[in-house]
Amino acid sequence: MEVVIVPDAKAGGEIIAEAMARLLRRKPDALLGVATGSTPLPVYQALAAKVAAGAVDTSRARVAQLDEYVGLPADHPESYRSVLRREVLEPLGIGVDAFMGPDGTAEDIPGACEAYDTALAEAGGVDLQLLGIGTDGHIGFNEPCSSLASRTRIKTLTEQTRIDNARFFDGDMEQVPHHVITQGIGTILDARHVVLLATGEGKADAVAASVEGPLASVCPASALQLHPHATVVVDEDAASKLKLAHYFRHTYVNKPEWQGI
Ligand SMILES: N[C@@H]1[C@@H](O)[C@H](O)[C@@H](COP(=O)(O)O)O[C@@H]1O
Repeated sequence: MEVVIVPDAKAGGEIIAEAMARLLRRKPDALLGVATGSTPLPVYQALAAKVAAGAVDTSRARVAQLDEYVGLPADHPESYRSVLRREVLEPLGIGVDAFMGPDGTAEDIPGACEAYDTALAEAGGVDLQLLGIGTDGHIGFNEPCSSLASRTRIKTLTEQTRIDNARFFDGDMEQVPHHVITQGIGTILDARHVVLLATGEGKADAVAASVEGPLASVCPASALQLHPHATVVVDEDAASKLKLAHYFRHTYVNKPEWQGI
């Protein structure tokens, strides 16, 4: 696992957007796995700026959704499908036909979950999966004690996650659905490159547990320790509880530029 400590969220966004741009130059129809939440926004902004500047072409890029609320109509402004259209597809000029995600409105939720895993595999798998992290260490919506081998499935949110996400629902946690569909941890680990971005002091404990703690389902993001190409990009605040911060800085500063992340 590589840990990159950056001064702020904007710098983190730039490094990850550059990794996506490099991938798209090498593989124009790459499948980008994208996450919702506030944290990844600087990545999408930096990538959109590269597209606008003609530094990368997204005309053949494909986008895959990480998770979704169950029961919100697809056109609800806070369904993750709507959020990703707004924050990723439109700014990057990617059409909805190049976008795939689980159907949170399906009557047969287990069937929709299985269908999504199949669709991801048939699409050739995710090339780069961007992740944020919950304050409890969740990735996607894999809450603590999710199976490290899990596939896409329905999960019940913890009260803390519903409180954290209430800000997108007029501050009213009662409006936050209890159930979600999320790519499983096993599904996420199938991606060829997994990149987790964490910013702010509120993520420092979760980052330290994920990177330096034991591999344990109680901290779902620790599963990244199993991945052969996992990159954790953190700002100074989110890195503040890492014991090996000095080593991580030293490694990154001395890395050849051509290698990227
Ligand atoms: N399902 C999403 C996660 O994918 C995201 O990582 C998390 C953190 O969001 P934020 O980046 O806003 O802190 O929120 C939600 O739970």
